[in-house]
Amino acid sequence: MTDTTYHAASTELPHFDDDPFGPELLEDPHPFHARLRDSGPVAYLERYGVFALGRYEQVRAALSDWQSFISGAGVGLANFRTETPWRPPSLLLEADPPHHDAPRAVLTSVLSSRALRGLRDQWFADPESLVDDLVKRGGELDAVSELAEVFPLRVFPDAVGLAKDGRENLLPYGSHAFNAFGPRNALVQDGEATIGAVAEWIGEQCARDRLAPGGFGEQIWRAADRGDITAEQAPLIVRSLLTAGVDTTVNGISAVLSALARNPEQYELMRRRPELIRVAFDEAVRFESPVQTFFRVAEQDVSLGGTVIPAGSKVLMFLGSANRDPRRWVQPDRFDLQRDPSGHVGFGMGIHQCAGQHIARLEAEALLTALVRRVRRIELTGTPRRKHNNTLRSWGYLPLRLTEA
Ligand code: HEM
Ligand SMILES: O=C(O)c1ccc(-c2ccccn2)cc1
Repeated sequence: MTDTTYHAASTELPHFDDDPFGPELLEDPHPFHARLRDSGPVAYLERYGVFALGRYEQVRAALSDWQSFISGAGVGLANFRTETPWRPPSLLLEADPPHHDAPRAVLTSVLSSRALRGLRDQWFADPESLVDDLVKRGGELDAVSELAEVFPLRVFPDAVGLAKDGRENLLPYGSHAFNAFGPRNALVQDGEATIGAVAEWIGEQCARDRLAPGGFGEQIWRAADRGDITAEQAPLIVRSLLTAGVDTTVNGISAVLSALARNPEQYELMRRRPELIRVAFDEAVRFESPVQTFFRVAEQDVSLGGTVIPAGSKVLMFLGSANRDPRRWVQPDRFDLQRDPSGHVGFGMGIHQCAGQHIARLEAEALLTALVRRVRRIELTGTPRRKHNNTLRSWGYLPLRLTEA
């Protein structure tokens, strides 16, 4: 049973000709997610010739079974077995064990919650002045350009040990990298026009002599000195931080600010019970799923949800759909700080689960702590606008008013 066309033609498998990377679904994926989930555990997307998983159970199963659902052929639509990647593959994201093991162990150690303890005081102090200034200025702001895109870029590049110049390349690079996991549509083509110089700058920053002593980047190079990884691997592992470490947290922070502004009673609850701050971020990652989708390849014929997925097939996992699956979550479309969001797949699951999740949580906790101390109410003052990306769920504009406590 290895003929993909057999399955594509087979009647029992639900087929969709929707485009999950088109403007309609990028604007509002939820109706499609519901149709996908209700069609069954596995479906087929004709437009791209890939299998699709919309339910929590199958997404979690595929993420946990790295032997059957591999990353080494790419986690975007492009299959590295037949297509040349736009950049050298990630040694973590686009690698399987055993090659994945050493780079992962190094990043897990460098980004561990213990390693981040030294950053806590500094990262908690930084947003206080930022929030103070915004509140004193009257509290009206675009929370994307004046908060979500500002705070991560004030603390994370310094923690990596990046030079001061050129940091404006980080967001465009990440946006393009996440677009590039999708089809080569207008979003990707628009990025290709300028990505060359940006990618060159990113590559240059991964050299040892560019990285400040003590930062995450130089710590990765020290792992090469110890022989935990090779000197050839070190710059690519630093590149992982620059690729995945900025746009994701920007959108995670936008997501939690948007959710709190739309649910003022949840913000008040969080102010009364600051221990809910950490729940708030994970509930926002579940609710909004800043990372919406990515792929795996079936290493061999694999049975899932009653369907046999033929070896070599690309499988598209809809994290955003799984995180709102009513089969797993009570009232999934509610942003609810009194639920336990653990088990959400917003950071993935299994051996590739987000290596930077503690960074993301610390950034969000620092910002939300500064807000609850200084701001009594957060409210929407206009119509937010989305920013479309093939993989990331982003706000382009989020008009808010912060009322001084
Ligand atoms: C809200 C913020 C974030 C979200 C939602 C997020 C989401 C994810 C997801 C879903 C994966 C799994 C990909 C897969 O299974 O193929 C992942 C992997 C990864 N993330 Fe994050 N991420 C975030 C922040 C970060 C940060 C801040 C960093 C770095 C400092 C980072 C670095 C990585 C790396 C290196 C991987 C690959 C891990 C591996 O393949 O072993 N991420 N992330
Ligand atoms: O190692 C890298 O360069 C890298 C690591 C992780 C990602 C990623 C992809 C999909 C979802 C979340 N993160 C991208 C790049």
